[in-house]
Amino acid sequence: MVLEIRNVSKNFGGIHALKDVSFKIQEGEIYGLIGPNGAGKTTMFNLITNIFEPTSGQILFHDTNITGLKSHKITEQGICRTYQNIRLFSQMSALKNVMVGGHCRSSSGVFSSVFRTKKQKSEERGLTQKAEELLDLVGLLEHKDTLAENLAYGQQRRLEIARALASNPKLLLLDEPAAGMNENETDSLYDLIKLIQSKGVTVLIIEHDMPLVMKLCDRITVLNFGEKLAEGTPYEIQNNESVIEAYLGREEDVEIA
Ligand SMILES: Nc1ncnc2c1ncn2[C@@H]1O[C@H](COP(=O)(O)OP(=O)(O)OP(=O)(O)O)[C@@H](O)[C@H]1O
Repeated sequence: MVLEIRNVSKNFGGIHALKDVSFKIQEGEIYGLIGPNGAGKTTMFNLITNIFEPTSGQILFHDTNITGLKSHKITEQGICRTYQNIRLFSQMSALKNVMVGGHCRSSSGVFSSVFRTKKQKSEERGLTQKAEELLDLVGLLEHKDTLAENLAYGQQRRLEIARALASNPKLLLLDEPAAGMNENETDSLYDLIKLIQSKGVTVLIIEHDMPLVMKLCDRITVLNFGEKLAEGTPYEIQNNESVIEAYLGREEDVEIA
């Protein structure tokens, strides 16, 4: 098991953002986390990466309890994420943005960063090469010197993914990666996530684009008002009465079938 969410709850004052939620993600899966606005999806990501600690429950990564572990330790263990709102360094090139993502895994200490030792220089070369490979993977190598702010929206979202991959995650958390994308961009995002899966990375994705979710995911958990409403394959989810009601009940313009 890559990730196990065990009876996790999170309260913010009087708000029960998550109530006793459990699910397990197997190695190599693309796992979807869906639900209406405010259902608790991003809160779940924030608990997995320990931006907040759960009020109760446990989070296990490869059978080890990581609940409450510092965020950078969680990254070191192999969990990386992207954010709902793009968080790039807008004035840095695409290449530098990816290299920043790789720095948390570099081993040089304080002295080498002051004096730029041989070790650091060779590490820097390694990081550049790795960043170029990742830009190639996400289809942005030709834009490596472009400032992040000058990239098209879909390209910025792909750059975020490359940056998250720079720390060699075993589990990649994607928070609404298709938000704001046009159909072509969404199609190539699908190909990219499949490619990432084929490289052995397990993916947990929050997404509102239902056709994409249903095509992409191996299994899905549906959250509603902080509770787990259903879990299953895309086919099972699309045919689940409570899921259909939860979406239609809020009169959202979401087609799940
Ligand atoms: N830091 C916080 N402080 C107080 N309340 C919060 C905080 N973060 C989330 N919440 C509340 O928790 C609930 C779940 O929010 P969350 O952002 O996890 O939902 P979501 O499913 O990701 O929604 P969306 O699809 O709109 O992004 C909401 O009621 C939200 O207002």
